[in-house]
Formats: sequence, structure tokens, C-alpha cells
Amino acid sequence: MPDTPTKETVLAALKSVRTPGGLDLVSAGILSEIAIVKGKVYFALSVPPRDARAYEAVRREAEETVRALPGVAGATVVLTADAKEGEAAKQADAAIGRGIGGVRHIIAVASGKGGVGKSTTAVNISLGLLANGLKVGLLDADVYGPSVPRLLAISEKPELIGDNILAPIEKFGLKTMSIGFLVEEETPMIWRGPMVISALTQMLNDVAWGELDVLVVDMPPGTGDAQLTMAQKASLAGAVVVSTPQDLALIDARKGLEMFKRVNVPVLGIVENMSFFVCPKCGEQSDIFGHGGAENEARKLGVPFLGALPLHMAVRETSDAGRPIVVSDPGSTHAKLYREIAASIWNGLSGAATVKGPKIVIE
Ligand SMILES: Nc1ncnc2c1ncn2[C@@H]1O[C@H](COP(=O)(O)OP(=O)(O)OP(=O)(O)O)[C@@H](O)[C@H]1O
Repeated sequence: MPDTPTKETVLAALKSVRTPGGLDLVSAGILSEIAIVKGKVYFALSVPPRDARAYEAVRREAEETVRALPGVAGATVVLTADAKEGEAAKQADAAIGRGIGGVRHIIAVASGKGGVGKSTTAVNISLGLLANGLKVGLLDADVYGPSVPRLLAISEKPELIGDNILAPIEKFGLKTMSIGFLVEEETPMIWRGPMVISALTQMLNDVAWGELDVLVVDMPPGTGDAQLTMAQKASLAGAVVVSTPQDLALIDARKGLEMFKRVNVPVLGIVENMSFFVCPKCGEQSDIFGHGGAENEARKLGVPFLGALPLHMAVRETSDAGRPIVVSDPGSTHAKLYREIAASIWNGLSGAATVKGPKIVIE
């Protein structure tokens, strides 16, 4: 009969694993409950998102240590980007927006659901704003699936300047920050609502954005609590909702619009992505998804329609190769469309209020 692992044997073994700060894992107080099911051991290490990279080696060592115990059939250790709920809430309350006095407008690019091309649109709109002569930053707040490192082919890590301040990484003249720069792609991370907010707070507050006309925030897809809180806390001057023409996506897009309405963020407009298909051989346009749905919906809802972007190989290829079409083929129809959409967004912002100052919390 093989030995059965117990919590005690697992904990005893984990005492030999050290955190980057030199503490043993048990004393460090970052261990979750240990679950043992049919000889398989599961637990999490709660770490600040910025330290996730440093903790990846610790996670692996913890897994290997537990797997080596007699009777253990398997071990799964995940990093959870965690902070004490109260702490995260306090951080969020301490007003997202502190320290970004040089940023004139923060806008969100959002979608009611994933996979509609939100990040591709956010990147190309940012570069469109830049091509129109503005100073622009792009914050990839899509902590669940950060795409900016891939879309802009950035593999370097941001530099730490001064006390806990990160320098944004500049690419094609665009200043960017992404949780993907800080965490290895394969690092398993579980994000909890309050943590998403505090990660966003840090990326807004603790990054040396400098003087910007617009900071574009690529939001996590969906309309859950985390998105709602972010929309509420990030002092947004406006939001752009990306949708595909299919009905389902439009239902989701409507949820997105509703979310911004609830938190009094003006919707600058809807972008219809993958709207129609242009045959690369003959140039014929086919409305495979019933193009025009978003425009009709926008009209019905009294929201500006910012434009329709075709489903096109060139957009996908350039996007996935880290050379967005606005910079790699500025003379193309697509690049022109993105610049026009960017211009409409900027015009819509002209009337909007600039970023509010910090909300001071007295405890
Ligand atoms: N107009 C377009 N034409 C062709 N391909 C596109 C277009 N827009 C986006 N894509 C492609 O669709 C895929 C999904 O796009 P993207 O990652 O921007 O979506 P997303 O909505 O941000 O997704 P997620 O919800 O996963 O973050 C990518 O491969 C991208 O290159």
C-alpha cells in the first residue's frame, strides 16, 4: 500500500522551497489551502502580479518538490495574482489616475465578448491617433489574455525607473504597457476581480506615461464586475465598443454600451470589425455576416457609428506578425479607415472633460 500524502507532509516538504525574498514557502504566508484528491495535490501561491515572473521558478520548484513525495500522483501549483481583498479595494479607491497628470484623455476600447478583434482594433486605432499627430499611449488591461506583446512584437521587459515606477516600452512611437511584459506567457495565473483592478491601478499609476494626448486602454473582453469597476474607476473620458456584425456579438455589444452608461462614461462610438469580406483576388465585396448590423444598432441607440473594417488577410497577418497595418502599410485602405476612425474618436473627445484629479481617501 503506497503512502498517502497528507497536508502535513506536503507542508513539511514545502518548507525547503524558498521565495525570491529568502523565506520558506510556509512562513511566507502565500500558500492557499492545500487540496489532495486521489493522491493529486493542488494549491496556489498568492503573489503580486509584478513579481509573477520571479515566482515562476518557485512555483515549478514547489510542484517538483511535492511530486517527489511518496504516494503523490501529481501536483498542480498555480500562481494567483492576489492581494488581500481589503487592500485591493483600498488601492482601487485611491483613485486610478494618480500620477498621470500628463495624460489628457483616457479612453477604453471594449467588447461585449472575446475574439471580435478588440485588441487589433485598439492597437491600430492607437497608431491611427499617432499618425494623426497626437501623443499616444496604449495600456493593455486585458489581463486574461494580454495581446499587446504579440501585436507589437515586444519581448523585452520594461525598465524600473525610480521607486517602483516602470518605464513604458516605446514601439512605432507608441508608449505601451502590458501585464504581458511582466509575466511569462506560459505562467499560469488566476485573476480575481479585485486583483484585476489593482493590476490596472498599478499600470496606470506606476508607469511613467509622461505627456500624452490620449491613453488608450485595451479592456478585458466582457461586461463582468471587473470590467464595470474598471470603467468606473479609470477616469475614462470615453469608450469605443468593438463588435462584429453577427447578432450575438451585437447583443453582447449592447451589454457593453449599457455598462458604460451605468458608470456615466460617454460612448464615443461603435466600430464594426470583420464587417465584410473583400476577395483578395477579384476585389469583390461579400457581406458574409450581414454587414451593417452595428451601424443600424448604433443609429437605434443614438450612439455614433465610427466605421466598418473588413475581414482581411492583411489585417490578420500584419497584426499577428507584430507589424500593425497602420504602420506596415500606411497607404492601404485599411490603414486609412483606422486613421479616419481615430480622427472621429478624437473629435468626439474634444468636447469631453479631461482626466479628473485624484480622489483623496482619508482613512
Ligand atoms: N479585420 C480583421 N480582419 C482579419 N483578421 C482580423 C481582423 N480583426 C482581427 N483579426 C484577427 O482576429 C483574431 C482575434 O483578434 P484580437 O486578438 O484582436 O481579438 P480580441 O477581441 O482582442 O480577442 P480576445 O478577446 O482574445 O482578447 C486575431 O488573429 C486577429 O489578427
